[in-house]
Amino acid sequence: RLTTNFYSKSCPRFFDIVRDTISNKQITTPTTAAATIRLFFHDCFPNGCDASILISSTAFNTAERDSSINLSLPGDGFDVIVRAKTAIELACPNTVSCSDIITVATRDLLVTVGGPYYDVYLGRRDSRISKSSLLTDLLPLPSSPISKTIRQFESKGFTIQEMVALSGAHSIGFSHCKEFVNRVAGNNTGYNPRFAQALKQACSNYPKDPTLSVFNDIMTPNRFDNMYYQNIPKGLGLLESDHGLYSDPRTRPFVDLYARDQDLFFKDFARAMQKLSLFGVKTGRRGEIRRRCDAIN
Ligand code: HEM
Ligand SMILES: [Ca+2]
Repeated sequence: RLTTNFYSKSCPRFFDIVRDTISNKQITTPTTAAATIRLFFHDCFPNGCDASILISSTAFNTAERDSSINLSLPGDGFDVIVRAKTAIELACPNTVSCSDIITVATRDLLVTVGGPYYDVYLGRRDSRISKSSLLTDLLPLPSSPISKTIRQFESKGFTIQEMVALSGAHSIGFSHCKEFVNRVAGNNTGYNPRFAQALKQACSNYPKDPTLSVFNDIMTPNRFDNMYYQNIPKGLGLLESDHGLYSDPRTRPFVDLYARDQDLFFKDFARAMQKLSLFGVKTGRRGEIRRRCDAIN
């Protein structure tokens, strides 16, 4: 059973240490918040919040972080967790799991970019396995039909409304050209024509420069707000999966709802993030307190 005060005796400075670490990192590297929120999603959604995403590959094992869908996860998300872990191990050795650190760091970084606060439950333990081969088809792709993405969320107990709310994380951060550039051409793509033109322009050199990327939310790229939902009906969503939320009658009403009501979006996003943070959690002997976040003990 997870509790909000899990470390209050064993590591009383836990919350302070995470908060200090993430603020320092976010000030020097403002891409950290989006990087970490995506890292959290990619850790939790396939097989539970157990820090399996942080494990490095070895000669004998290709870990989750080296599967193709995770190669674009920015190093700054990993780095902020390693920094927090290092500071926490000095204060309270062998006590705090890496999965609890990701959970709290994600919540705190969300707040620093203007997003909602929610209580986090603690006491997760870290996985002892991380295998790229077990990830196949468990994370959504921008090119997936929306019905498939809905099925992926429903199979993990998330409603369509929760899926639309969680997609609001694309209010911040960026996407590499290869994730959308082939979709902006042609008719009936959902893109505003001038936006499509600008995207083609911005990505014109991407085969030579694969690092080229574009903000997910062109209006308020660094601020967590409901602009993502206001963009989509105007054809200003970046990924095909963002537009997809508006072309399906099951998801469209929630896009309109959140575009009108930021308070409701914040409330639903906070609740869905808390639910995601509890998904597939391991406790007791099903997990361990890793000494280093990138390796099994
Ligand atoms: C619903 C299906 C989803 C699809 C198809 C999808 C796909 C993607 C893709 C392709 C990128 C660009 C990655 C890159 O080029 O570096 C991205 C970025 C991002 N995604 Fe999603 N995503 C989905 C849902 C989510 C959810 C539920 C969250 C979190 C709750 C999330 C958080 C993020 C964030 C924060 C970024 C920006 C990362 C950065 O700036 O480093 N996404 N997503
Ligand atoms: Ca925004």
